[in-house]
Amino acid sequence: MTRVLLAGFAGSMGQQVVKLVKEMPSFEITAGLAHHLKSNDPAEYGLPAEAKLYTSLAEIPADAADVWIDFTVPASVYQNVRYALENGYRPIVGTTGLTDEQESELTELAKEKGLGGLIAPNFGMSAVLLMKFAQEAAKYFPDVEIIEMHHEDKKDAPSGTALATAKLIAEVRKPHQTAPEASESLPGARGGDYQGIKLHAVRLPGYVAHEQVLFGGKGEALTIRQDSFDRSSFMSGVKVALEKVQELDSLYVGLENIL
Ligand SMILES: NC(=O)C1=CN([C@@H]2O[C@H](COP(=O)(O)OP(=O)(O)OC[C@H]3O[C@@H](n4cnc5c(N)ncnc54)[C@H](O)[C@@H]3O)[C@@H](O)[C@H]2O)C=CC1
Ligand SMILES: O=C(O)C1=N[C@H](C(=O)O)C[C@H](O)C1
Repeated sequence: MTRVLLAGFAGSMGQQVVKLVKEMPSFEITAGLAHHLKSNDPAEYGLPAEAKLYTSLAEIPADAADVWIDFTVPASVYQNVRYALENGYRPIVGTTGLTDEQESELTELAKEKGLGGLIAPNFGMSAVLLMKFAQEAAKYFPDVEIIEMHHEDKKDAPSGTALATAKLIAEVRKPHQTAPEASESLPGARGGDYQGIKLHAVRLPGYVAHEQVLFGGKGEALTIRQDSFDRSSFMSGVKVALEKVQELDSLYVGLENIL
């Protein structure tokens, strides 16, 4: 039996993970970490009655679980994953907001501790494929902008997926600026900028998680779009990560690298 500690168990993604793990006979949630608790009864959150609930890292005893799943908030993810690795947990991280430097530090720490794990900006197959196709297209269409659309409760912008898409595109593109002369009469109108790639973040009720990558060429355009209409779309990726995490030899970044 693989024991799972779920950080962020009461959140939208945490609750999806609770349902997923219940359907996986070789896995059990033995511990949960939350910012604060509305109830001390694990059953209120769909967790097994024996699961232990914690509200701070300092309360968690050694060996509370084997795997640490994190769907919390950008402000806490680095500290959480550092703690997980220092205490022997294999991390599966969906929380966005880790900087490149933080990811490198965590990768180094995982190496030191001999632990494998995964950090994935998006566990959905449509997003993984969108990123792959966008990287391929960017070899032929250097002019590209990204529009991501999310629910109104999303805390960070741009989304982790949009930033990961921009990084993948930047890897294959020569340094390039689209419309460098364009000025803004309203600051921010052209969006954020990652190495010359403009990123636009839409936040609206009714949306879940969506991304469009727009490529423009002479007299033509290519648009690649993915939609997560429901958060269950992320669970196929979390399931693969759970099934593979014990055999991973290092901390991988990107679901595509363990498929
Ligand atoms: N990688 C992926 O495929 C996906 C990633 N995400 C990311 O996952 C994160 C969580 O998303 P949601 O579940 O929608 O957010 P949410 O706001 O519904 O849930 C976050 C939960 O974390 C808890 N929390 C806050 N600080 C905490 C701390 N220090 N320790 C433990 N728990 C803490 C909150 O109380 C809340 O229950 C976000 O960063 C989001 O961008 C979301 C969807 C898919
Ligand atoms: O906050 C969300 O909802 C999502 N966050 C991730 C991101 O920032 O890319 C993944 C997905 O877009 C949903």
